[in-house]
Amino acid sequence: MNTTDRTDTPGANQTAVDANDPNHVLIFDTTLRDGEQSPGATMTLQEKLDIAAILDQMGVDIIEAGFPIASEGDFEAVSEIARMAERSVICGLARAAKGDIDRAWDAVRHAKKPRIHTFIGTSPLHRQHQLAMDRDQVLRKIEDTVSHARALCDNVQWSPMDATRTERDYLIETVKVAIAAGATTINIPDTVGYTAPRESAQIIRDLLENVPGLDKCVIATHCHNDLGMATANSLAAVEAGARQIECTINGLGERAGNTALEEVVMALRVRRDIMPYHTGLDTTKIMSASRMVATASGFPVQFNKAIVGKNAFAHESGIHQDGVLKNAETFEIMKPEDVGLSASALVMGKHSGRAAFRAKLKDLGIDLGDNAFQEAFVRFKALADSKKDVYDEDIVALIDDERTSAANDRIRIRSLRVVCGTGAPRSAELTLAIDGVDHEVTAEGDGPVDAAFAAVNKLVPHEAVLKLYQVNAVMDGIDAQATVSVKLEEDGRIVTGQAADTDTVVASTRAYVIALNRLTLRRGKSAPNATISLAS
Ligand SMILES: CC(=O)SCCNC(=O)CCNC(=O)[C@H](O)C(C)(C)COP(=O)(O)OP(=O)(O)OC[C@H]1O[C@@H](n2cnc3c(N)ncnc32)[C@H](O)[C@@H]1OP(=O)(O)O
Ligand SMILES: CC(C)C(=O)C(=O)O
Ligand SMILES: [Mg+2]
Repeated sequence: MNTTDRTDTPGANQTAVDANDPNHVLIFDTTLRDGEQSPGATMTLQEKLDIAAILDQMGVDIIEAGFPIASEGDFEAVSEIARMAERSVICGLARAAKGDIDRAWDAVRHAKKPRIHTFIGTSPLHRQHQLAMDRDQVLRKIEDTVSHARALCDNVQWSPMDATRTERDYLIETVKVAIAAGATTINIPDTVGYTAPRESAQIIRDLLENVPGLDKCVIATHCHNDLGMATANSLAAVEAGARQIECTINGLGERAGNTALEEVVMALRVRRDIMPYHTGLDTTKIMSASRMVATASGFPVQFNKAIVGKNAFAHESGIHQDGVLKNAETFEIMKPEDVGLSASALVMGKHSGRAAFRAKLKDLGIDLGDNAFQEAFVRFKALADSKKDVYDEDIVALIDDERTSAANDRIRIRSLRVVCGTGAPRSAELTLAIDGVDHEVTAEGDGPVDAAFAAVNKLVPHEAVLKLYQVNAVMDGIDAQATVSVKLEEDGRIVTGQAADTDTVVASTRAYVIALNRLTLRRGKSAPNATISLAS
């Protein structure tokens, strides 16, 4: 094929790998182009501008801002981002069509550092079924369109779509043509997430061995995650000589997504010992970018997602919490601060131990003596067994409740069962220990709380008036703890009781009994030997 050799004129403003720093890996973010291609992930212009701004500040080398021929909106977004970007190269995608390329150039030309990215399918499936072209026709198209792009812009990226399913000898031929036509970056896409790490590396090695001049271009790797290997495949390509990783925040992208930026960047940072490559990214902006993309795209990040998932730096098991409190490195391979989180989270739950519970109380400013601590821990475990998440507010309620129940209460609840629902009667079976002796009773009421209070009143008759009965959920959700407050008045004297439990009726009855104990205490002060009957 007759092509003009342009390998001697690399793009003047190309973000190229520094010859003095051969281990520098460029980060090409395509959240706004390939990421937005996820069904349902369409973003507004303002959201795109915000995301581009944080990528630019983070030090992303190249931002693929959109596909300008796709729509007026895409064209506008790419143009605006091009005008706004301070540091990053701004790239627009174009098919192997002069109209697409002209449109992409019109959008990116405003950038300090513009790039045109043009692509065409090269695999047999794509040639035959998508393009209806033979091998030679595709080669001619590559030559024609890459040279057209290069005449407009001195920074041109070319991609053989579905490269990993393209015959290797033909892939080599296409790359030779693209370089001769002026491409400055050669991207090798694993369009359908089909390759595996060893093959991903071998493709790059085969190209480097067989394409003269490729070593003067940047070689990029663009992986999809259909088999969950996008990160591994990208890193394998880097080990074989690729120096640009194409990725998206949160791995957003078509089907199972693209390589996740946060994964490759942190993998290179954490395992520098075995992968001596680096990026220029400010990783402390990763969490902000992740949250921004999740909100804009409407794709929440899965809890256990590497690096940016809610649980990525959270520990619930007692043994892990104990280790992390002694030295975070026991169970953490990177610092939460490195990705922009303030600290790792000790998630309190049924797997937590005393070390974490003590640390949590300290955090909450709660100081308990040894016995009170042991008792609180037992109650915390019981609560955690009945509740999925134990929040700080639950623990505060639990401690307050403990503090308000005096150790020498004369009335204690031994057991309570209520029957409620549609149809009457609502009844309660209650056993109270009064001065150490168990008493059992059954009572009915308008509802389960009324029945439980009536049962208490049968065993502990009194004339105090219930002035307040209030229920609050400590946190949202059907497993939220209820905090119940009751206020009783007798002869102008007010006593209160407060209790928390995941069962509202239990919390109510305990709060009521606490208030009655306080009433007993008051009366005891004036008549120390008074019997438990509170009836005046
Ligand atoms: C792997 C990737 O991520 S590739 C990027 C995929 N992203 C997108 O497609 C999002 C934006 N796309 C769009 O808005 C539209 O598809 C447009 C504007 C690009 C094209 O729209 P239409 O002209 O209506 O074409 P349509 O989408 O129906 O079909 C795609 C056409 O592009 C052709 N085509 C596909 N890839 C290429 C390519 N790299 N170079 C040249 N032509 C191509 C197809 O053969 C087909 O042509 P045909 O209509 O002659 O058969
Ligand atoms: C446009 C190309 C690079 C692409 O996104 C792919 O092949 O996955
Ligand atoms: Mg892609």
